[in-house]
Amino acid sequence: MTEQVELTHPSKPTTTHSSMEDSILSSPTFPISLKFVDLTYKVKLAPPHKGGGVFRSTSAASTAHQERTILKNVSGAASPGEITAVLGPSGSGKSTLLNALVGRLHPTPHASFSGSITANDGASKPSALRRRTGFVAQEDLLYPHLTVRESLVFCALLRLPRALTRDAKRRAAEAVITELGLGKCADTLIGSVFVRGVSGGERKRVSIGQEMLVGPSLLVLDEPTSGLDSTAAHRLVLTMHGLARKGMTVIMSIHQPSSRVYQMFDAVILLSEGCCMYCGRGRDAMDYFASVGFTPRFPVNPADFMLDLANGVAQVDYQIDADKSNMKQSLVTSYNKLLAPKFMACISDKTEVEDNVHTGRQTPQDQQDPINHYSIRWTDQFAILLRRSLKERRHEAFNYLRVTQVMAAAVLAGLMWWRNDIRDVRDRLGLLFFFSIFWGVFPSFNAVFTFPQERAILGKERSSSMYSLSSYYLARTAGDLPMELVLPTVFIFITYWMAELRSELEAFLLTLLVILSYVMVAQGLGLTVGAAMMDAKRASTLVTVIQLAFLLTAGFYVEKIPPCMRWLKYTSFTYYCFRLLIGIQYGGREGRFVLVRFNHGGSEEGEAMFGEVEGTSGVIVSIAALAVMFVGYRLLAYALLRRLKV
Ligand SMILES: Nc1ncnc2c1ncn2[C@@H]1O[C@H](COP(=O)(O)OP(=O)(O)OP(=O)(O)O)[C@@H](O)[C@H]1O
Repeated sequence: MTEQVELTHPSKPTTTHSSMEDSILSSPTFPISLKFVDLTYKVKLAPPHKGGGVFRSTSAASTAHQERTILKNVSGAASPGEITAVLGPSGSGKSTLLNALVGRLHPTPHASFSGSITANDGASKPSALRRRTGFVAQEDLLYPHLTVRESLVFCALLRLPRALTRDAKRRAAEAVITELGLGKCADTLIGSVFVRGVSGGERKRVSIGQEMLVGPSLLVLDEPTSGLDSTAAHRLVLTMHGLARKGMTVIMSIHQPSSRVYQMFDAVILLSEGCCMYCGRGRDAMDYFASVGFTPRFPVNPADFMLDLANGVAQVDYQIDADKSNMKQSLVTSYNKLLAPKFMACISDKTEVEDNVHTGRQTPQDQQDPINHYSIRWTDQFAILLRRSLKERRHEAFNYLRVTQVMAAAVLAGLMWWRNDIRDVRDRLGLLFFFSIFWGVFPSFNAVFTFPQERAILGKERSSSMYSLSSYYLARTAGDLPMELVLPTVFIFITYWMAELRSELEAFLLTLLVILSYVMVAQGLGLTVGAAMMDAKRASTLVTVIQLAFLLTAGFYVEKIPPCMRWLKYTSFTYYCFRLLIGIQYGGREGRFVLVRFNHGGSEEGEAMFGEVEGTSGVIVSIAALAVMFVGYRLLAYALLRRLKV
């Protein structure tokens, strides 16, 4: 799809924004020179299945050891004011290298990571680097129901320093919209597979804009041009080129740059199966490959030529004076013998020169703005995240399908239990139990998807130190409440009066209160299971099993529960809710009389249950149990989220 955009040339100063926003989009105050030496990343592979391995290893040796080397002694450097491009075929380790550079690669029991990464010759702490690094991942992680403008404004409100006013932050977002040529689609939804939204290129620019907002010193982009046509790709790299020329250090991986895009790369790193084949100035690459015996007979796009070499493909129009049978190995050996030592010597020399320019010492602004702190106060984080959550979920909250589902259930139940007589105890208990089933299952199922769906975005935003987990958690769960509470209120209102349950206002309000509290407890269960599994499918399966156990032990279906299973009912919030609802209907004099008659000759279990309901202590126990579960589930969900590495 052709990108219909008008990009202002990035290096051309915009006249519309104030000096504050201008400074956000102009030269970084803290230039970063990055060096990385001998980065090696190895992963242990799961043993292959009998009858055919799942993983194919790149070498026989690594198969034997069930270990795969993804990066092998990769070294390089990236300087302010330049674009460093990481080239290589698919699977050559580009994304892994970029993840390593932004500190997202950690040693684990299944993976080892070694080598050194230093910023400004070691003068900048990793934490300082993190705050000044913008990382645009290959996959765009954005909220689909927010517009382009909302996505950037919320990001600005959360990420820009508290010293800026809200208006200044909004203007900064507008400046980014202008800079990235997003004006025409500023009020269009981001969209997703299920929601129509902006184009892939526009979405990518929103992701880049979110990073540009904070004026990072180091901007790392993983395949920013994938899925774009060559014109759009060229425009995007041109924008990056402009940012680099303002003093930013830009590193990007790219699959297949056109020759005019290649011209904009100051430095190039070529990877093949995790090994470096070239590292140096972009314009010197062809001369280097000629010097080691690889020359094209006709002028070609240097990037195409290098990708052919990295793939080990010798085209007929290439003149090859080296060992053709093992091109890749020969190129890696040449790099290690010729280029790597020169490059290592060069980066240490360059550092001494550069250090005179960028000392790497912390600036006064740095010291005022400690890196580990969030940009804004907790209360502001909460308020902004709550607003964002409500906006993001507005479509879902009043999704007509959901509303129809609830209304249909309410009317159907109202008709089924139309003008139910208080003396039809079995029927009335059936209706109360139906309330408990419906309002137990519905919210817990909706809540199960919350955290698994947001895990990736949460990870991205938290790793950019945008907000604390507690503010996100409270805002996210509070954002669900309107939908979670409005629908049951309407439901109860319809069904209660159609079924003619106890007509005192107090009884109605108490029923509503019990159901709303119960909904929040059930929502807590869904959140907890979702946070524990972080996988929507597995979490919804587990919630089904738990809900089934809770419903079966709530006392409606089975009265004589075997003693060994009886404990289960005390863990069931459905049991407590059901008891409270019965208490409201049959708690008064008349109700007790009806119940006693109903239970005359009834089972021991049934007597015991209704006996408990009638007493004040039973009510208190039920309320206390629901309160404990409400707090307990939410604390547990929070603790489970904390254990995630974000
Ligand atoms: N944790 C892991 N376990 C097993 N294999 C891995 C792991 N991480 C990466 N790989 C493998 O390492 C190789 C390099 O992956 P990487 O994503 O860095 O490649 P890439 O060059 O970015 O590819 P593309 O251009 O297709 O995105 C791939 O073959 C990938 O499957």
